[in-house]
Amino acid sequence: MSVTPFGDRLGAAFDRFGHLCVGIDPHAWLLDRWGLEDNAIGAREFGLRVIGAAHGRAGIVKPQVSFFERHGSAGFAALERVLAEARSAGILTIADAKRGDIGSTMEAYAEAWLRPGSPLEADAVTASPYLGVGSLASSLDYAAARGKGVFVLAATSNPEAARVQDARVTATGATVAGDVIDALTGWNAQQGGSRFGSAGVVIGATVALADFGIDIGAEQPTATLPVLAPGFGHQGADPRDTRRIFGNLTPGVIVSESRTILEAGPEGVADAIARRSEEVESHRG
Ligand SMILES: O=C(O)c1cc(=O)[nH]c(=O)n1[C@@H]1O[C@H](COP(=O)(O)O)[C@@H](O)[C@H]1O
Repeated sequence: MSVTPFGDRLGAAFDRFGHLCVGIDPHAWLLDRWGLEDNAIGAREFGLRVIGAAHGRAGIVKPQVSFFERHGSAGFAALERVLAEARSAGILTIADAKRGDIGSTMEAYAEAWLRPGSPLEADAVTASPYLGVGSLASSLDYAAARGKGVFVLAATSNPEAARVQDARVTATGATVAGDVIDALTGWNAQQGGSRFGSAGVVIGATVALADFGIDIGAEQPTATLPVLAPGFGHQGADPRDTRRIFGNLTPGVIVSESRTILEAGPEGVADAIARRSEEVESHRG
């Protein structure tokens, strides 16, 4: 049976709803602000209401797994419900699980998050390359065969990251971040065909890409690299600067925001999503 590549589904979501991704991060203080208990039921209700608000306004959501995991097995059941709700609303889900391990274990993680019919099935998952980008090959292949995506951490938004991510790879002289970007660009090129690749990278919007030796003016390959870009809002970046920050990577950028949208509360969240999406689209250039 042929599957629609994740890159094609991402492109369709961009065309229909724009590039905003709504983070689903049920922090304890946000649950309190939403009048919900800090437990698995609270996290589930929170997630379901965010999906309801995103429906028709945004095409992508990113549940942060940790905020469900902290409630144990009931928290995972809550996340399963939220993922299923997003799927039936036709909203793409990126499970922000940041998994990273040896290849054989990575395949099991891919099965958990990307297997059609898995209780935790999402459309894409975040992965960490610090056991070597090559250790993710099995999950990239697993994802591609099922029309799913993987976003690999390249240059993350947190200030502590640079010490690791701007280090130079002995074999090539590229920075670690640049090496990850090159690896994923190459992997997409090998798959061929689509407007957007099915494998992407995570680049924080707070990052000065030139410091990582990344040329944002470089011509992009045919299959544009999807870039999951957190760091907007609370972490300081402004969606109006997307083109300046990402340059030629901009067509593949997913503008991800959690707290600045979620703090609008249950009554204000739908408007906050609509406003942010409009702002993102009018400034992408
Ligand atoms: O992979 C991520 O989404 C991620 C990568 C990164 O470099 N920085 C980063 O903040 N994130 C996630 O993006 C979200 C940011 O949340 P806000 O700062 O509230 O918008 C959190 O869920 C983080 O775990």
